[in-house]
Amino acid sequence: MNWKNLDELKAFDALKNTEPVNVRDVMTGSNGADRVKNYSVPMAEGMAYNYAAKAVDDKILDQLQALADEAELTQKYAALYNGEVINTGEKRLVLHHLCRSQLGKDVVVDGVNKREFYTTQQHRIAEFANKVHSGELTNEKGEPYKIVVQIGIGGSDLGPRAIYLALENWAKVNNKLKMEAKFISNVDPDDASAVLYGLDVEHALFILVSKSGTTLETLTNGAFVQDALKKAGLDPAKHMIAVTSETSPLAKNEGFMDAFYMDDYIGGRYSTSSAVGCAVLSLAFGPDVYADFLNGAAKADETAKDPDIRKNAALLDALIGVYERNVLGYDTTAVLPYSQALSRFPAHLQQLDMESNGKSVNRYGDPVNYVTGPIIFGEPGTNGQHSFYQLLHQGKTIVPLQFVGFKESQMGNDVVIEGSTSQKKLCANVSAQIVAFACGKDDDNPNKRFDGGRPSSVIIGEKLTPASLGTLLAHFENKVMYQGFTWNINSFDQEGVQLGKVLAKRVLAHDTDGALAVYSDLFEI
Ligand SMILES: O=P(O)(O)OC[C@H]1O[C@](O)(CO)[C@@H](O)[C@@H]1O
Repeated sequence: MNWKNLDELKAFDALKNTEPVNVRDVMTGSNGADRVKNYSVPMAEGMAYNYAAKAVDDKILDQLQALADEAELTQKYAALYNGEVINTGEKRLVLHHLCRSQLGKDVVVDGVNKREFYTTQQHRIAEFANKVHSGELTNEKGEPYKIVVQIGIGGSDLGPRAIYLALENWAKVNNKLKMEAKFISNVDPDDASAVLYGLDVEHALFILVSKSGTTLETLTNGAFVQDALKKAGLDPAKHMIAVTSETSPLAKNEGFMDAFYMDDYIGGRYSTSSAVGCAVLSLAFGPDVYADFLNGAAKADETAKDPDIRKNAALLDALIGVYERNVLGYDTTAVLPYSQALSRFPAHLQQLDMESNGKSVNRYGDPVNYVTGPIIFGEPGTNGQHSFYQLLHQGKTIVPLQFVGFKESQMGNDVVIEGSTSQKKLCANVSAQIVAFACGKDDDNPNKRFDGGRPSSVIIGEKLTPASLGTLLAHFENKVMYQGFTWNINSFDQEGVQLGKVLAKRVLAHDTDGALAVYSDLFEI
């Protein structure tokens, strides 16, 4: 396999020297209508990735295909799920795909078949959740647990929280909500206090989630909750379970009713498919719903194997992103789900993308001479329209946009006002925004002029369900992976978050000097 930097690839040179496409020109008129019909890749679960409003044409697509082939991107994906050491920084395998699929060979490490290991944990969690739901497992008084609270941060919070919120209302109307879930992540005492305030702790089950078992915020919040349980006269061990790695200090610890495991081959931001997401989501919705979610993800993993970029949405999305970043020079991407249920999905993608691809050295530790991961931000539409879209439409910075929208609402409750339902209004806004960004509008008054030429893609689905959500999550995971491969960086470590943690510990130990000492004084630490 060739692991070359992007600027060593011939196809990248060719791409840089190709006439760019003016989105406004190609999207205006009948040509635009044809593009919307033709520039679409089917995704799993009846979804589609439409890239008509991106700055690409058939010639650029051919060159992106040449880039994918020369960089051996799908071969690298196969190497990843077949158990090669892809995380070069930490010398680890990268196995989150094995949590949800039958891809590739069996990967055996130190005599452990990893697929079996992850599946066993899923079965253990399913059994545990079923016992909680049936009332076989109860609190000290023999009463059922009614609410589940996840304590974790970063990848041990964002993905599971985003997925829970995305399915909470779907579960309510489909009679699938077994237990309401809440989340504590920030070491700010107001976060834990707000969740605990008025909480029926007697009937609460807390999941302490930390792969390392050493994260300051999570251990602090765990102790905060244990303290609250003791003050309520309850035995913390009857109210807490752990999700961690088998080697962590939280494993085999008497302070917990039970413990479920993931391992070092599952990166935090990729851990929603592991025990990290499995526990809270199976308790909240039941193991069957979680299995549907994993199946949706597995289908996306399967389509991500296709070497043809016109059939592989994750690969194409990744390559268009690289083209925008390294040839067109755009440094940001906005994720704009037109679905209130996806309110925390952009926050999850922020970690997924920026923690994975915010790197300056290649997978061997040598500096790269080109830009890598973009800045990611986003908010659900239409709320974003009334907030930051002004800059997106008329600002001096061009921000590529990634829309997501569904034809049907999740809850099915709607009303016709002035001839249309709210869902139709929502979808009308996505269509309108894509065209407004692409085609713009001339006006004699410069203040009212829209230049257009602002690229976007849209993922369109029928309805946000557990399976389509799984597909969506895996799409972005695979996109980020493919971009990392193209940039020849290691998307699976995160050394950049360490320095701040080390300095914070020094502040707390009063081991400071220089600016750190003065800042500590300002906060009276
Ligand atoms: O699960 P843990 O080990 O507590 O780590 C939490 C998070 O901290 C990070 O290491 C970043 O600080 C993330 O990558 C990870 O998801």
